[in-house]
Amino acid sequence: LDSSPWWRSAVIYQVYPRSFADGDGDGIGDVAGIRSRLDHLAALGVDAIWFSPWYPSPMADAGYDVADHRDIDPVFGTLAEVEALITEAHALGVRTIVDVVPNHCSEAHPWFRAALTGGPDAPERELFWFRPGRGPDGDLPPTDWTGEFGGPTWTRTTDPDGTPGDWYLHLFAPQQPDFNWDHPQVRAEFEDILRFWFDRGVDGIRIDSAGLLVKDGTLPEVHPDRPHPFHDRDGVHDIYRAWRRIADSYPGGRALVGEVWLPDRQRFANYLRPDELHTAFNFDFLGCAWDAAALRESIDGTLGAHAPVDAPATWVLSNHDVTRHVTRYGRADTRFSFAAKREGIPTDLELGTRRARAAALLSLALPGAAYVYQGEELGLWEVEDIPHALRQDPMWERSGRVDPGRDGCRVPLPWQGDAPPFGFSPDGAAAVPWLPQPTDWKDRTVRAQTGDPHSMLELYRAALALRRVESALGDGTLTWLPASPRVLAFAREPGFACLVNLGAEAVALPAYDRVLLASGPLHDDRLPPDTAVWLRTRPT
Ligand SMILES: O=C(CO[C@H]1O[C@H](CO)[C@@H](O)[C@H](O)[C@H]1O)[C@@H](O)[C@H](O)[C@H](O)CO
Repeated sequence: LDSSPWWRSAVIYQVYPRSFADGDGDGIGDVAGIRSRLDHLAALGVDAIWFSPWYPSPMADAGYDVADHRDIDPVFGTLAEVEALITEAHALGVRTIVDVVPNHCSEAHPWFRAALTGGPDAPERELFWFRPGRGPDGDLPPTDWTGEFGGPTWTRTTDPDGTPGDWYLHLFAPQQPDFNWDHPQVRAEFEDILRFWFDRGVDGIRIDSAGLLVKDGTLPEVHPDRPHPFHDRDGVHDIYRAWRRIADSYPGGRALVGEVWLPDRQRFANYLRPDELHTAFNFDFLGCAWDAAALRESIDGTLGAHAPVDAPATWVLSNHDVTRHVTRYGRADTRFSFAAKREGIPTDLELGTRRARAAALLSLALPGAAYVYQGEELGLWEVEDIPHALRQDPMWERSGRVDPGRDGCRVPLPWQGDAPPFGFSPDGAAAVPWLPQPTDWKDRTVRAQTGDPHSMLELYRAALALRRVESALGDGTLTWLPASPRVLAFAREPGFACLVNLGAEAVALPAYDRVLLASGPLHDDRLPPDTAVWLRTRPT
């Protein structure tokens, strides 16, 4: 593998602690569970693990409502356990990335508690966005902004004397008040949080909702012809330049990974300038249809925007916020957007699985780093029949029960056995998994797939093993090869080519030395529909 920094070529596995593995038998995943299953990640061949939040939290948004960034919620374990996990991962040659949530905190955060209980003059209110309402009695919110989960972005408080008070801002749920990033204490606090985790040896920080931190303090309404009052404001870049200096002050180069939902590729690339973030999730590719022309445009657009800032692209197919791609790719409309999420959209899981296998080889052959969301390596599909009573994601209620929420991609993993809890919890554990696992996941368990040459798991293992020895893979450039319009064909030097047939007819393979890996059976040197292949094009 080339000598460039790890984060330019890494395959990063996302662990969603609540749903990875349950060590203490309470039906909820935890750090002990993760430690007990590190061998799975080492055998898979990942280079790093990103851990979604595990901090003390009332879990109004599954932990993305953080009350304390310097500790671990007891439901997940202890700080000492996390430090041991970091050491154990490093011993396996696997780096670690923790999630930091700077845009907002939990309503249980001590600063916010003080701001609420301290009344209108509480100094802590400067650390948030408290504002009087509009209208004669102030009973209209300060703005008519719509939140990221839908719904209004302001909630009115009640003053200690019981009278209606000011409103506070929350771009997500009311339990997630937004910090005021114009305040130096907020900036100092998060710079110290970065040092807290870098001092404990983590190799990277994933930055939640990275484009939302800075607001237009004049609180204008959203207007198409004016800069957005809280999306992608220029002021965020000062913050990330300061964070980059901190990251670069640590030996071995620690990486900053941005979660930036921003369709404008040029403005997206601003976050990746050499003195800012190292990488950012490529949601352009994630949301793209399973269509050769659309994917080609997305890939070219992404690489084109990243080159001027010399940042590696990242390739993401799924995460804990989006419908699993096995399900998306089996639908008539294979694109992903939050706005289009609905209950009961039909999907062909066999087709979705075949395409997901091909997408795995595509994303792992493209130049840059790649992400694997837990369960993706098992070919898990979205669980779309979770009983309403069990749903926990705030997006379900805040969307007026239109958006089914994100619980469906967060169902606890199936490790072994023929029935739930499929080894997610220790044998004999009293509690059931916090979300119901489909019984027909019995063929998708880690154990059922291990050693099966046709399984998704063995496909990922083979692809990641090849990626480790193939100098052509990882960071670098690609060259498109001539191919029919519904085929993606590109070369990565030296002597490597990847072809993906997104058409309905089998296509002939170009001249090649040998097949390195294919996502499905090849017929007489023809690549069937929805199948990908990695070729050695000339002897090395
Ligand atoms: O940008 C985020 C933030 O997601 C992050 O932030 C959210 C709040 O912390 C949290 O719920 C998510 O799990 C975390 O990944 C999307 O969920 C966004 O709201 C969506 O694009 C709707 O437009």
